[in-house]
Amino acid sequence: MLIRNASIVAGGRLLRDQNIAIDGPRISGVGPGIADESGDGEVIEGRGKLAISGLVNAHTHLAMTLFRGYADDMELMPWLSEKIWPLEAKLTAEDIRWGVKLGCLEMIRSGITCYNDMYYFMDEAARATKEMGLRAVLSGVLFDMRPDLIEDAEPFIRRWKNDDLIVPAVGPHAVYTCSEETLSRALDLAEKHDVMIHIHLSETRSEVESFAKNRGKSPVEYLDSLGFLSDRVVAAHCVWLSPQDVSIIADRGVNVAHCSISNHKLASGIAPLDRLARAGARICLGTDGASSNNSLNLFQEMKTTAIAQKCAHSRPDLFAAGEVWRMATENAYTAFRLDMGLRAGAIADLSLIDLKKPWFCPLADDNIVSHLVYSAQGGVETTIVGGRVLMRGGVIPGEEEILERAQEQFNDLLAR
Ligand SMILES: CSC[C@H]1O[C@@H](n2cnc3c(O)ncnc32)[C@H](O)[C@@H]1O
Ligand SMILES: [Zn+2]
Repeated sequence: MLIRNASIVAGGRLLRDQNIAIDGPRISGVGPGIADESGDGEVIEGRGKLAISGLVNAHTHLAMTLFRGYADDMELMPWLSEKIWPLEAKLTAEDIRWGVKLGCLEMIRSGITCYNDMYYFMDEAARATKEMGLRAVLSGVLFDMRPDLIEDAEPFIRRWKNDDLIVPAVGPHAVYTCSEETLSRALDLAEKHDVMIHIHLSETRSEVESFAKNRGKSPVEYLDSLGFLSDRVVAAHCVWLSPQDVSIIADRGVNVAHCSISNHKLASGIAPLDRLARAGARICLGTDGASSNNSLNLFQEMKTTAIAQKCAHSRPDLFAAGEVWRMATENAYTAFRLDMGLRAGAIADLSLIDLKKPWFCPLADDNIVSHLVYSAQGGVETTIVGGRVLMRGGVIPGEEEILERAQEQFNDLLAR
C-alpha cells in the first residue's frame, strides 16, 4: 500500500509531500521519493491530508460505552455504588460485545489505534476488538470479591499471548478492592509472563485519606513496599499524590495514565502533572470509560489536560502543545512497548486527517501541533492498524449495524 503526497509532523513542524509505503503489517518507507516496492498495491491519495502515527488511549473500560449518559453529575463512589455496579451485576458477554464495538467505532473515528483496558468478559472484548481491527492491551479485572476472575487471570494470558493485535495484561482493580495477597499474585503473574499491570491508583481524596488512616501510608507507598511498582505498571488517575508519592512514581518508572476529563467530571480533582513531569515521570493520556467522560476522544483529552494544568497553576507556559502531543503518542509507545511512529520498520498504525477543515486554518509550517492539541475537532477520515484499513474516507464497514445493535443491547440491559 502507498499513501501518496501526505503531510506529516516532523520535529514539531509540517513536512509536506511525503509518501508512506506499507508492506504487510509494517511501514516500509517514509519520504518524498518512496514507492510501493510491490508496484501493485492500493494507493491512497494523501494530498491535503495529515498522516499521524496512531494515538494510544492509555486507560479505558470500553464496554462501558454502553453506559454513556446513564449516570452523570455524580462523585466516583456514589456513581459506582448507586448506578454503575447495579447495572454491571446484570452484564452479559453480549453487552460487552456491542459496548466494545461501539467504543471501537468512536476511537477509529478519532485516530486511536491502540487502547489499554481493564473490565469483565475480556475474551469477548478481545474477540470484538479483533473483529474491529484495533490493537489493545487487555486485562481481566481482579477483585478479592471475585475469586473466579483471579483464577482466570493466567489462563487469559495464555489464551492471548501470541495474538497479533491483543496483548494480555493483569488488572488488579485498586488497593481498596485487592488484598496484599491478590496484589502479590498479580505481580508474580506479570513477572512470570512478562506482561503489564494495569491498576487504578490514588484517584480520589477520600480513597487516599481513608487508606492512610487505616494503613499509615499512602497507596503509592504501600504498593512500593510490596515491590509492586516498576515500568510494567500503568497507574490510572494518580490525582492525590504527596511529594513522596511523586518521587516514587518517577523513580520506579511507573507509567501514569492521566484522565483529565473523567477526573474533572467526577470532581475527583486535578492531578499534579507539573510535579510528575518535573520529577521525570512518564505521563500518558486516557479517556477512562465513556460512562464518566462521556467521549473516547484523545483530542479533547489533550486540550483539557493542557488548559486545566495552565489554569490550576496560573502558568500558561506549562504543558505546551508539543509536550501534551507526546503524551498521547511517543510516551504511550514507550509505556506499552509499541514499535510505533511514522518511520520504516514501525508497525503500520496510523491515521489520515483532512486538513481542509476550519480548525486547521490558517495553517503554517510551525503551528500544526498547536492545531492538533488546541483546535482540532475531527477530520480523521482514514485509520489503519497493522496495515489493515479500518476506516477509508470516513466509512467504517458495518457501522450502521453496530449502532443499531448497541442501542438494542442497551435497551435490553435496562429491561433485564
Ligand atoms: C475497571 S473494571 C472494574 C470496575 O471498576 C469500575 N470503574 C470504572 N471506572 C472506575 C474508576 O474511575 N475508578 C474506579 N473504578 C472504576 C467499573 O465500573 C468496574 O466495576
Ligand atoms: Zn478507570
